[in-house]
Amino acid sequence: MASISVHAVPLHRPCLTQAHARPTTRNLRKSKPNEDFPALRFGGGDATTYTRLPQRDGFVEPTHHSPNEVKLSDVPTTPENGYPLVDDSSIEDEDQVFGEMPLKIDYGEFEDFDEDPDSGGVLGFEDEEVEVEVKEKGVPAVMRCFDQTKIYVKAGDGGNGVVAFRREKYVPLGGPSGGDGGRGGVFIWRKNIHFRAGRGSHGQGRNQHGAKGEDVVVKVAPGTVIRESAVEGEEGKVLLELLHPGQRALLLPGGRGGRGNASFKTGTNKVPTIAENGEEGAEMWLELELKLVADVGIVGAPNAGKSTLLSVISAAQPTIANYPFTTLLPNLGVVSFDYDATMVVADLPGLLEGAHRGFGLGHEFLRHTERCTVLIHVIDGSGQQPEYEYDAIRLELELFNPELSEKPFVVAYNKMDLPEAYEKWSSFKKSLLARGIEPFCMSAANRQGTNEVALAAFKLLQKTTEVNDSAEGLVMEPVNLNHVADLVHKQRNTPINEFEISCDGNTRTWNVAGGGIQRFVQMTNWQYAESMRRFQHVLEACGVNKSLVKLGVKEGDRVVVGEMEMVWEGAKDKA
Ligand SMILES: Nc1nc2c(ncn2[C@@H]2O[C@H](COP(=O)(O)OP(=O)(O)OP(=O)(O)O)[C@@H](O)[C@H]2O)c(=O)[nH]1
Ligand SMILES: [Mg+2]
Repeated sequence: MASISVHAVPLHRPCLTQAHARPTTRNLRKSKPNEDFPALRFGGGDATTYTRLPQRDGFVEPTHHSPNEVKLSDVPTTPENGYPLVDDSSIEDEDQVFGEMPLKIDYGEFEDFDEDPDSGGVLGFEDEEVEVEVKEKGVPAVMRCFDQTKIYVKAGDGGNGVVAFRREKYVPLGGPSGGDGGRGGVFIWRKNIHFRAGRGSHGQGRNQHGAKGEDVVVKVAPGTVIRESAVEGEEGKVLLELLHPGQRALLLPGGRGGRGNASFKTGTNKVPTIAENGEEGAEMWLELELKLVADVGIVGAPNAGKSTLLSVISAAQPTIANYPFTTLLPNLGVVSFDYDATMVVADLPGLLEGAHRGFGLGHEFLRHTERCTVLIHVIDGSGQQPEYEYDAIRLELELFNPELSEKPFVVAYNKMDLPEAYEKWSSFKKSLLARGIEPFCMSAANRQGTNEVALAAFKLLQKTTEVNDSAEGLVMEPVNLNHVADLVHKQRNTPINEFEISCDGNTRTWNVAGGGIQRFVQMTNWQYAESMRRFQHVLEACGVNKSLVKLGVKEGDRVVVGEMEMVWEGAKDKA
């Protein structure tokens, strides 16, 4: 028998698009060293960048050094605004200093798959044909990756047992020697979305058991959620979540090999002419969804400066532009602090009111925030009503999933370099302090105040992780990742005398349903005369006949057990 299992493999980055790794060693805090605020390092950062919509007419890219701008360095530190002064003038142009590193894209264990029109995409990369097709639909090239897919998995069928007898020169009446079926070779449809474990080989004479099949392992990225396929628009039940690299779960156990006639030898039947079919492997459609596994998620209204913040605190280079929904898919960046401390930060697309109902990019990215441990709320201080913007975002998160609003968060009031933002800062701060939240202010574009925001998020992350770790330590319960296989196994091993009978009065058809009895029918090899006798005996012994009689079966009625259809005979009726 061959089984299907899923295995989370470490990936370069969790989403399947280009990865930028651009190690630099800028120090953003040259002008104000502080023991409590270790400088950010930009080492070994992984980042994904996606695409941008075409620039809309009427939008003008602002220059950050217009005469109206107030530089943070011009703003005195007052007890009221509490804003730390950072002179950024000494920051060197990173491109000048470090130049471009060649792109190193590590696609890990992923293989090429075709897209299935019904599947909504597959986890992997498309081939040429699909690429052309999607381009025609006007989807930007960089969006052609999937983080949701539907796959079909089937465990291998067991091999059939055989009927054979020992015939050797000096052993004229040798006993039965039919071997049991076993597991067979692997077969994976690489260019498709079907994963099938190979069937076991059939048994052979001389008590040779069939070869067992190799297991099929479907490799997925950490952060993959595996669901039963949706039925009638309803989201399927979550079966598994593979969060950590190296986790492995057995999904579908392979079918048992059928027994050969040597296994049927008894004291009263020394020459059995019966053997079983191999058990069919279980099969199902699954939906895989890759959720981000970022430590920190940057959320906020469109155009608030989320991507700008990520580009400043990490080596990621997301597209930044002065129009809403520049970011369509999450960007990832690694923020490295001294003392070997790093965190993965995700810049998420802008949230709009109604996002929880799917408005804007809605569900598409709200689900990504579910995995982040800490959130950074970026507020556009130059907006009309920053407080309202803050409340609206919090409400959206809560409406989508109350757990999101319970995550620890940092509020970062952005665009302090603009007078309209600077003017509203103190009232914003006051209002949040009144609710017990201490907001930060920053000018992401000028790289001022961003270190403090990143560090606050990091400290919250550390605190939360410690609490979670100690809570997990108390429970100490190992997670059983094989529960799907266990369930399949349990269903298949239902006792043979546990069944349900239903009757279709119009066609006079009786259906006998039960895991054990159906499995028995499937494994019965009807080419042997003894099989029918054995089956009749089982129907009698496990109470099917008795129950049918009790329920009023009549001569000529049809009785269906699995794939076996029989006609009830009068003689049995009287019995
Ligand atoms: N003046 C000023 N402009 C900023 C600041 N931060 C970001 N911006 C500008 O605001 C605009 C939007 O910035 P993004 O970083 O793309 O904003 P976003 O939140 O990622 O936007 P979406 O991806 O569309 O949700 C860009 O033109 C940035 O240059 C800031 O601190 N000061
Ligand atoms: Mg953005």
